[in-house]
Amino acid sequence: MNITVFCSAYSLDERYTLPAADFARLLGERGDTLVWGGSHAGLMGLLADGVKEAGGRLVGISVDLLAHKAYEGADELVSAPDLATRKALLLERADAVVVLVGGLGTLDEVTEVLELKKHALHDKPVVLLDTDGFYAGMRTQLERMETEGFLPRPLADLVVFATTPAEAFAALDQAR
Ligand SMILES: CC(C)=CCNc1ncnc2c1ncn2[C@@H]1O[C@H](COP(=O)(O)O)[C@@H](O)[C@H]1O
Repeated sequence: MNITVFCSAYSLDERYTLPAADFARLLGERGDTLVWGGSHAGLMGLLADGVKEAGGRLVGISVDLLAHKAYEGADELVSAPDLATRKALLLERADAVVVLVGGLGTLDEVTEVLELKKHALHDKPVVLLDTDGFYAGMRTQLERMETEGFLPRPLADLVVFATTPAEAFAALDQAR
């Protein structure tokens, strides 16, 4: 299974890196392929290292302006000419999308994937791995959108929240 993962490009506290490393190990052990932003920076690099170490495949979708941050040792590395093309490729190459903790880049990516799903332009499972309650605020916001009529379909059809890596994979397997 090709799993596109969005996550922070920064080095973070252990309460985020340990579950991310756990997620990477499980992904690799399952024999899945990690599709990601192709960077060696921060959590993105840690994730790629963990997947590789556990025997998974790596497909990096980088972007020309960040070529100097590209991960060495991916099985496949593509460089998109711009960020919009990169986002399209990250989704195109996915059987499913998992979102780990991240900043504005991650938020931009997940929002686009959910907006496209809202319009039925794809129907790929999207799982938000809510490590240490990081996405509690986003969940509250999305639930308010659902309750007050801002969404055309149930929130649960758009995104599933998981609290542990094992739960995230269980959600993906159930959605297949
Ligand atoms: C200086 C530095 C840390 C460089 C980061 N270099 C990067 N290389 C590849 N993809 C990236 C990079 N920064 C952001 N992204 C994209 O945006 C997301 C991370 O942004 P953020 O840290 O959440 O906001 C990732 O999922 C990735 O697809």
